Amino acid sequence: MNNDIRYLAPAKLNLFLHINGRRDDGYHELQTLFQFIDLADELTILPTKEPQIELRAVLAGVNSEDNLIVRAAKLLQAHGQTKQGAIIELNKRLPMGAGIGGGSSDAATTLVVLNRLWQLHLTTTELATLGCALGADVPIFTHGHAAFAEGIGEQFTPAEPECCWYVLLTPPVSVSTARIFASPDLPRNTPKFAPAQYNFKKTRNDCQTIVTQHYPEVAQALDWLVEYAPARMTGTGSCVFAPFTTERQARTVAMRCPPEFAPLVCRGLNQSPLHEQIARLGI
Ligand SMILES: C[C@@](CO)(OP(=O)(O)O)[C@H](O)COP(=O)(O)OP(=O)(O)OC[C@H]1O[C@@H](n2ccc(N)nc2=O)[C@H](O)[C@@H]1O
Ligand SMILES: Nc1ncnc2c1ncn2[C@@H]1O[C@H](COP(=O)(O)OP(=O)(O)O)[C@@H](O)[C@H]1O
Repeated sequence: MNNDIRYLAPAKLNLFLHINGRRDDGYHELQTLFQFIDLADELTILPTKEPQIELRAVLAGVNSEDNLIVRAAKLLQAHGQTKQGAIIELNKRLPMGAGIGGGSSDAATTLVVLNRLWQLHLTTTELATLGCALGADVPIFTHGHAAFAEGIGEQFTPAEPECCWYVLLTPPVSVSTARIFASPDLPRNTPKFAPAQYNFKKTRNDCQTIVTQHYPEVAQALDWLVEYAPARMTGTGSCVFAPFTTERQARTVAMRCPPEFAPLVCRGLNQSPLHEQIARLGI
């Protein structure tokens, strides 16, 4: 499959994350601002006439059947009532359990691309509904535009946050989203505000205190980065980020960073590179 198209599965940042309450099913009501960044996994997807879904990738601790790519493909296959299958190769570049949504984005790319290659003609809304059954983070990636999100993260208001440069630190720990949301000490009553009143400095990440208590590596990364710019965690961690106006400023800070925080420099994107790629390819 060497010459085939490499479909992008971009990462996201939660520019802030407030928890407003808890639903009866245990899921949390939240407000967040999603922006994509120019770091991505790559998927090669070959449609087949046979119904098997074959994933060529080995992820530590994840069985093929549990991989969100396979789960997404099978869900779409059932929903679209197709007997077509696929051979999918994954080039995993995004750290896992890092709060940048790599697994969710892999699932969304699978849904968006196979919907086209299998010619199922599901709408974006239908894809988002299927995606939400796989994970609360999947709909933003099928949606494809930066957005202010509410509900469990699937109700969107369009947003155009500044496309800053970011220094992203990737501490060597994987954080379980379920574990953080299960914590009795998680703040769950932040008042809601209107999207138009968003201001980075007046918001925060409500998961940050709990995560830094359990994962000293995340606390250390934040302590280092906050000396240079307002820094915070994305999602339930482990990654932390800080915005900069220019690439040069971001690279200067990243160059000073201790290697254990594995710094990356990336750009905020308000349009998903997957959706740009699909428009360019005309598939
Ligand atoms: C926190 C966020 C913010 O963008 O991102 P990550 O840090 O995971 O990237 C997301 O809401 C995560 O989305 P995702 O990673 O898809 O989570 P899911 O698989 O749906 O849920 C994992 C577990 O987290 C809890 N959960 C998740 C979302 C939510 N709004 N309330 C919850 O209580 C539930 O216990 C659920 O079983
Ligand atoms: N394709 C995939 N890529 C990454 N993780 C996956 C994938 N499929 C299933 N998972 C599981 O989902 C978990 C969360 O993955 P990920 O999306 O990378 O983190 P986060 O939710 O913190 O952004 C992983 O630890 C792994 O167990």
